[in-house]
Amino acid sequence: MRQKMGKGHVIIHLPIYQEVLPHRRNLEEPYRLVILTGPVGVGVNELKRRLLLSDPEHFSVTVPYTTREQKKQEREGVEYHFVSKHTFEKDILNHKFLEYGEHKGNYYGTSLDSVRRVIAESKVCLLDVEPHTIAALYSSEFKPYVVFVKPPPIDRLRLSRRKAKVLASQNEQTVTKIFTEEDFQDMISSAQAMENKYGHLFEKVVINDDLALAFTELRDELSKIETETRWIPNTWAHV
Ligand SMILES: Nc1ncnc2c1ncn2[C@@H]1O[C@H](COP(=O)(O)OP(=O)(O)OP(=O)(O)O)[C@@H](O)[C@H]1O
Repeated sequence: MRQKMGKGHVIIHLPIYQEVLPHRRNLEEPYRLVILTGPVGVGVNELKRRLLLSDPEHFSVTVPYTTREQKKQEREGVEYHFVSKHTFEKDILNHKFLEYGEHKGNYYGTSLDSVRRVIAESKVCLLDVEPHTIAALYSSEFKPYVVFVKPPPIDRLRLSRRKAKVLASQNEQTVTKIFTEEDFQDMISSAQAMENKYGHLFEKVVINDDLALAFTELRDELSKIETETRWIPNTWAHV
């Protein structure tokens, strides 16, 4: 599950109306950054995990930084970059993090550089951030393609998540979240608030009702944006 993160960047306000230009990616151009966002528990991680599994050579994710102790089986730069508290706090002050947070006395954070590293490997970087972080990435360097993962209406939400719980209980290895009625209501009201405030930045809305269908829709759309002409803000045309 995602944890609540602090904000690593200064506040940038984006205009609601912008002039746009058609854009098609040249073969030598880096892939657009794919931002996945949505209310807590809607399924952002699940969709990201499925995309990664579907084509690990093509999709990748950033390696987070942490101050927690490295476990025996973990390798530096694979699961995490392990840094001291002093270094982490210095990096916060230097605005190195897009998002950071504290969990059980340790810091965790995603740096802007780690996004750049994935893109430099000629892979599609899948980044899961809160909507207020989009502004820090809204530039010609990243040309973010922002996907909002939205919950379906509450009756469908109850049904789809209940079905997942039953399926998971037949497979001991799957860890499935047990949602309460309050979780569903929070998810829907939070999605509404996000759409009201940031809807103008969402280029694609995927309703996560049936997981397999939501995944296929997202995968097909991500494949299309690599070759098709899309509208981008005209400010992104100039580097
Ligand atoms: N369409 C769906 N149908 C049934 N279960 C789903 C669906 N989408 C996600 N889930 C399940 O819901 C739970 C929460 O999903 P996930 O962890 O991906 O959410 P998230 O948006 O990343 O939330 P968090 O921010 O809390 O991590 C998981 O157990 C996942 O398998």
